[in-house]
Amino acid sequence: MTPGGDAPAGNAKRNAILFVLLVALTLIGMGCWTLWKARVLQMEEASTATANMTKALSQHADDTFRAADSMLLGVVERLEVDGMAGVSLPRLHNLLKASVAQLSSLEGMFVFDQEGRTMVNALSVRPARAGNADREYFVYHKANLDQSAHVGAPTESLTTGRWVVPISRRINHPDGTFAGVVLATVDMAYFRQFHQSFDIGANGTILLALDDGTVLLRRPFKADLVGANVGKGPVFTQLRANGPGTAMLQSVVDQVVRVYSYEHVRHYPLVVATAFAKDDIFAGWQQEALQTAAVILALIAVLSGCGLHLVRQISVRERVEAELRDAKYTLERMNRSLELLSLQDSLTGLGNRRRFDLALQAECRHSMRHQTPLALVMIDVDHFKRYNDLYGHPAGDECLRRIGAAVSAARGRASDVVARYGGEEIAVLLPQTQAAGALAAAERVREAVEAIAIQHAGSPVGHVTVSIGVATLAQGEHPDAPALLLREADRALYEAKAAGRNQVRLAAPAGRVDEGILTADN
Ligand SMILES: Nc1nc2c(ncn2[C@@H]2O[C@H](COP(=O)(O)OP(=O)(O)OP(=O)(O)O)[C@@H](O)[C@H]2O)c(=O)[nH]1
Repeated sequence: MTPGGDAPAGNAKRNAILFVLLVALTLIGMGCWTLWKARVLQMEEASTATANMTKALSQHADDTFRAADSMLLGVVERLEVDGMAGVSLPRLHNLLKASVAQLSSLEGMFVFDQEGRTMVNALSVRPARAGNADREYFVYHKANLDQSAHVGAPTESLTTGRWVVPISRRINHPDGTFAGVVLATVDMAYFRQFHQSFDIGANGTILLALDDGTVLLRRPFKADLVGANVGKGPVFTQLRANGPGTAMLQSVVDQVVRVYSYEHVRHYPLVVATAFAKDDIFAGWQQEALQTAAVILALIAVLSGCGLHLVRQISVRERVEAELRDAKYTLERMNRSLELLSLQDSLTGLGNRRRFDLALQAECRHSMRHQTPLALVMIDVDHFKRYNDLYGHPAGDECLRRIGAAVSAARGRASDVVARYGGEEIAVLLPQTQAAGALAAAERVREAVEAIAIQHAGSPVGHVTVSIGVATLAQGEHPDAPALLLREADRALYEAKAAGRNQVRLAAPAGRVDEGILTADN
């Protein structure tokens, strides 16, 4: 694992995925919202259209029955004023005939006396039966003093065989007793034709019924539905509970769900309901929804493709960056190793001459800039030529290795630099160290070498010893401090050799005239 995180690349990938998801969700959200708005609008339009249609049909039914009723009123008024006996039947017949001819909605008009016998018949055909005393409207008027119009259940006309709805009024004698009934039959074909002119879609419906739910006419027309009662259906339930209105309901007749508008006809006990089927209303919307969904899916597919491409690009970039980081790390490690190798002595493992030179330059600069002490200890193996001659060069190498280890172990501070200066010479650079400290360190080194007691038959003392020269840098500026320090340490080392070896000598601080001497014995 290489240093340096993968976090930025990982974040970029996650952000790209999040971005694609966000845009996709936004597209879906906008699509749903648009479709929902379109659906609500469609529903509102259908509700408005069905409500308007219901109003128009209700007004039409009201006008139609009102026209028939006004004819009835005229006849009643004439019969009640002139009296049933005094009226001219031919004139009345002509009047009724003219009325039926004038109103295309009327099938016929009739006057019945108090026994139910036909007094006047506006139709040219004779009625199939003579008496009408058992008919519902006759029974109703005979029993009720109420002089308002009465609308009855639809019947198949006995005279014409057509579906008609009877509207009738009671005729009174001057004393208020029952004198008979005047009847107009409204032709349902007239309504059927009118209803046919409205566009209600493939599955819409139009209903004209009595207040109690008795069907007068329904589109689509079904003969067996005429006269049936749908009063327990949802339209009448809603109408009874909440009055006129618009609602989505399921038909009791054909189970189709529709948007119904329903209301009472203003002056007569009739109800009009019109409806558009839900499937018809939303057919266009469903088409639009499918198209919108297809477009959104296509957009999401394109977006996902782009997102995938982006994520792949990020992955590639991430991999390349990781490889580059690996390569950089490996390179840096190799450089560090090379640097270490280039500064290390291969025989002893101590710093090499280059390491020493670099450290000497740096420490001299630091010492002069900060006016801090600096000491150099130069160590040279005594009679080493003889050692090589006596034990061989490989043994000499091993001896140098052991001495290097001993010097390194005797080092007082981590900041002290121990390096093989060359041949059998080892140098120790002691930053921040005065002469006394340097002398003590040098003495520790000398004792450490003696302590490992490498046998040396060519030495006067019988084992390997070292001579050490110590020099310190005087305070102040020195144009060539490293050379000066080296020269002084060498001089002190030469003096240690000259004085009999296995001892430490201190040169006067480099750059000063006086110097001190320290031997192994003091
Ligand atoms: N085995 C071995 N010998 C080395 C190495 N470097 C230097 N020498 C030998 O160390 C010896 C140093 O000899 P000299 O300079 O005459 O000094 P010395 O014999 O130690 O005598 P004094 O320094 O006067 O005590 C030489 O024979 C070098 O060949 C090394 O890396 N390995």
